[in-house]
Amino acid sequence: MSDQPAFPILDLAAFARADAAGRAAIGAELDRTCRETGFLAVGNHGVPDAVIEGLWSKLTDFFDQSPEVKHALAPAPGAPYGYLGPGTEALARSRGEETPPDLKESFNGGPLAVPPGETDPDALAFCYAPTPWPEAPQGFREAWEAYYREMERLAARIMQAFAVALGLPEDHFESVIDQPISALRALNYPAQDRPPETGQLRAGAHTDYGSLTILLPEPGSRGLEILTPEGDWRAVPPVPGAFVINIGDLMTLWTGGRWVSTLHRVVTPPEWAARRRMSLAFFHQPNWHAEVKPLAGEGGETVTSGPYLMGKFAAANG
Ligand SMILES: O=C(O)CCC(=O)C(=O)O
Ligand SMILES: [Fe+2]
Repeated sequence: MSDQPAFPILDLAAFARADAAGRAAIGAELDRTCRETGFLAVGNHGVPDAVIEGLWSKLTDFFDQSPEVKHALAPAPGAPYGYLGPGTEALARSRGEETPPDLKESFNGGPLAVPPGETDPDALAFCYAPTPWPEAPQGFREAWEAYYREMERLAARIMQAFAVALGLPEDHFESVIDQPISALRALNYPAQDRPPETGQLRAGAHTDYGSLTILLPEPGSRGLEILTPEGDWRAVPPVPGAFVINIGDLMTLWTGGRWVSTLHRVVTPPEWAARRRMSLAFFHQPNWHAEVKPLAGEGGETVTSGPYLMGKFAAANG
């Protein structure tokens, strides 16, 4: 396990101002990264600092509340949004691995609006279930929604770069990501006051489920690791001013296996055991009804975005 300095960075501003040849060159680089690890940083992303800071400041106050206050925001049965306390989720279980629960708590929220005319009962009960908003801290919902909106915009821009990286027209994915069912998750890994159980991590080894994840680890924090193609766990320290992006399982399916959805986990380096760590993870997911078929010429199964996500969630949280 080593800290590797050369973490690939996608400069979104450079991509936006490049001509066709420049975009193709950036795309080729992106394609290489997505075939190797599917993990990269995105810089010059245009998300205002004030929006990011605005949410961080609310999260500390949110997680500092009493367990009773937070547990009152537990999801309705089968619904994914709200507060999930310590002991509720083991990400490694999504891969059939029996482990103790992850050492974390989270608050989760879904799309900001239900598309007009949506009647699918599973869609309404699962990804369009209402988010139980906390009463405190004041301004939590506004800060959350502002960040969520920025993530939706950023994900759409990254999907354009992904299309170019795959040799497709920039707007290739547009019609299946115009009503995305993405979820935002704020994570708090509390300070650990006793040794973990055998096999218990802050987040067990897992792959993400969707098209792409936009992760923002708390600045300066440590613990995220990815499994390299060589089979070693490699630390991925946050890149100042950038988001960490990774491909999910659905993107692997979509690209017929060309791009990899890499296993990752959150460990507790010794100097972090006494310290909390927070992160923000935005899981981008195509429209509920989107049929995700492997791109032309590639083999593999076809899935429908919403039911696929619901199945993955049930495996980790059941
Ligand atoms: O907290 C982190 O840095 C990563 C969390 C993660 O991988 C996840 O929740 O899917
Ligand atoms: Fe993850």
